[in-house]
This record gives sequence, C-alpha cells and structure tokens, in this order.
Amino acid sequence: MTTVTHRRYVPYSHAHYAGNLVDGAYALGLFGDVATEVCIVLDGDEGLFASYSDVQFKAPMKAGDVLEIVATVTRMGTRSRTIDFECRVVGRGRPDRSESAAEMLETPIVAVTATGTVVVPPK
Ligand SMILES: C/C=C/C(=O)SCCNC(=O)CCNC(=O)[C@H](O)C(C)(C)COP(=O)(O)OP(=O)(O)OC[C@H]1O[C@@H](n2cnc3c(N)ncnc32)[C@H](O)[C@@H]1OP(=O)(O)O
Repeated sequence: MTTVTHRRYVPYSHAHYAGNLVDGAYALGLFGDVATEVCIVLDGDEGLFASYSDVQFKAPMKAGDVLEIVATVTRMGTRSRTIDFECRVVGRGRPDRSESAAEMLETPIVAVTATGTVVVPPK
C-alpha cells in the first residue's frame, strides 16, 4: 500500500474566517499536492484529479497550525488510482501563553478526511 505524507505550516496570511480559521477548500489544495506526489511515485507523471467521492470537515484548521496530510492509495485501476486522504493538526499556536507561543500536540486532531480519484496517462 502506497502512502505519501506532507507537512505544512499554515501562515497567518492564509486565515479566512473569524478566529483565524482557514476555509475548507484549503484542505483540498493540500490533498491535490500530496496526490500529485502519489502519481509521481507510482506513475512518473503528475496525474489529474478526477473526482472526490467524499469530503468530511471534522474540526477547524487555523493559522499557525502545523498540518500533516496523509494520502493512502486504496485501489489501482488501469489509469485511475483511488486515494484516502487525512489532514491532521499536529501543532498549534498558544496565543493564551504569548503571541508567538506554539506547541506540538500529544494527540493529533483529525481535521478533514476525503476519498478521491486521480487519473494518469496511458503507459
Ligand atoms: C494530482 C492532482 C492534480 C490536480 O489537482 S489537476 C486539477 C484538477 N483536475 C483537472 O483539471 C482534471 C480535469 N479532468 C480531466 O482532464 C479528465 O476528466 C480526466 C483526465 C480526469 C479523465 O478523462 P479521461 O482520460 O478521458 O477519462 P477516461 O478515459 O474516461 O477514464 C480513464 C480512467 O479514469 C476513470 N475516471 C474518469 N473520470 C472519472 C471521474 N470523474 N471519477 C472517477 N474516475 C474517473 C475511469 O473510470 C478510468 O478508470 P480506469 O482506467 O481505472 O478504468
């Protein structure tokens, strides 16, 4: 089973809503980037995202978060690859301590999950 993991800091300039929340589509952009690496690893091509069959927003993501984005290939078709995605918050700011205080979380917070399909060119 192929798994690719990215880590990303959420800049404060990417905050969109009250409480420094980012928009839900932010996670889809991150899933596209990790899916691109999956396609490069498996097929030597960046591939194209064809569809999402499920997207679940389970907890907010905020500016200052450190995110871990995991893509796991669950099915290999002829040209299609089905992928399960999970975006977890693994670090977060602690503005209650000081403006720049932050910590890595003992238990990651699962923020967004999805299932999607990418398509690669014929061999
Ligand atoms: C890695 C991330 C990249 C991005 O984010 S790129 C930006 C967003 N994506 C795009 O702009 C893509 C736009 N869409 C397209 O260009 C085309 O649309 C596709 C290339 C995705 C597919 O078109 P075609 O190559 O003509 O597809 P087919 O020959 O009919 O099928 C080939 C395989 O792809 C599966 N498939 C096609 N469409 C979908 C779909 N919408 N959802 C799930 N699977 C799909 C089929 O079943 C089959 O699979 P089987 O080769 O394994 O038998």
